Amino acid sequence: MQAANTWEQVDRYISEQLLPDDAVLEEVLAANRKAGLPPIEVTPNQGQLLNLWARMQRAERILEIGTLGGYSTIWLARALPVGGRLVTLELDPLHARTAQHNFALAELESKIELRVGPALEQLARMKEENAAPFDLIFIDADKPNNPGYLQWALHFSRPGTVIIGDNVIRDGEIVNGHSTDPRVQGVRQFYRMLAAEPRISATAIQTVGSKGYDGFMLGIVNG
Ligand SMILES: C[S@@+](CC[C@H](N)C(=O)[O-])C[C@H]1O[C@@H](n2cnc3c(N)ncnc32)[C@H](O)[C@@H]1O
Ligand SMILES: [Mg+2]
Repeated sequence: MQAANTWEQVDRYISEQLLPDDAVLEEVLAANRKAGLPPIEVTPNQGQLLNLWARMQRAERILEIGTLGGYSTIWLARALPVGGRLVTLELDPLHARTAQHNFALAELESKIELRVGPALEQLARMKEENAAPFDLIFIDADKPNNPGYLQWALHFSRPGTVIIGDNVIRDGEIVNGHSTDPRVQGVRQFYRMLAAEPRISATAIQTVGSKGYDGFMLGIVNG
């Protein structure tokens, strides 16, 4: 296996080659570090991948579960057309405050609705409010709750909705059925549910990079 610093260098190379310099996103990351948020955002090239997926999907309504400082949110919201909307859910008030500041910085406040509180409660509230289905749903919060988030993602889907799950490889621990890590167990249950769910066609891709060895789940709700 190549050393992790090769992964980092290659990530930097990809970003330098393919991603335009972006003072706003750099400022967002700096604001996250200044506020003391953990450095667990998607990488820049993964952020661009989320943006490309949203554009391929022509998404007009996006749901994100797990905002942190809004770094992935901004990549996704930038893919929205005029009148498009993104709802993002975050438990931690400090993360939420930082994200709201970052949305202003990115001039995206009018497109983003940030809801603060446990995501499962917010999702239940959104059901009561009769929230419309989403075109793309990005699940990236507390992994033990992934099974619940998948059920809600299905509730807020229509045929053709794209569902993406982050961090589904976890340094390869995902193959360890005896893991005592509730995040690993949550993601393993997520796989089992996907396997048993005829309404979704899904796959997962392993990734290496500056944030280590991990991966994405990508699925589509069948028509
Ligand atoms: C991995 S971070 C999100 C990273 C972000 N999507 C990005 O790539 O920039 C996970 C976030 O989920 C939040 N979180 C944890 N448990 C939660 C819950 N029960 N409801 C909502 N958010 C939660 C954490 O506070 C954290 O900010
Ligand atoms: Mg993640």
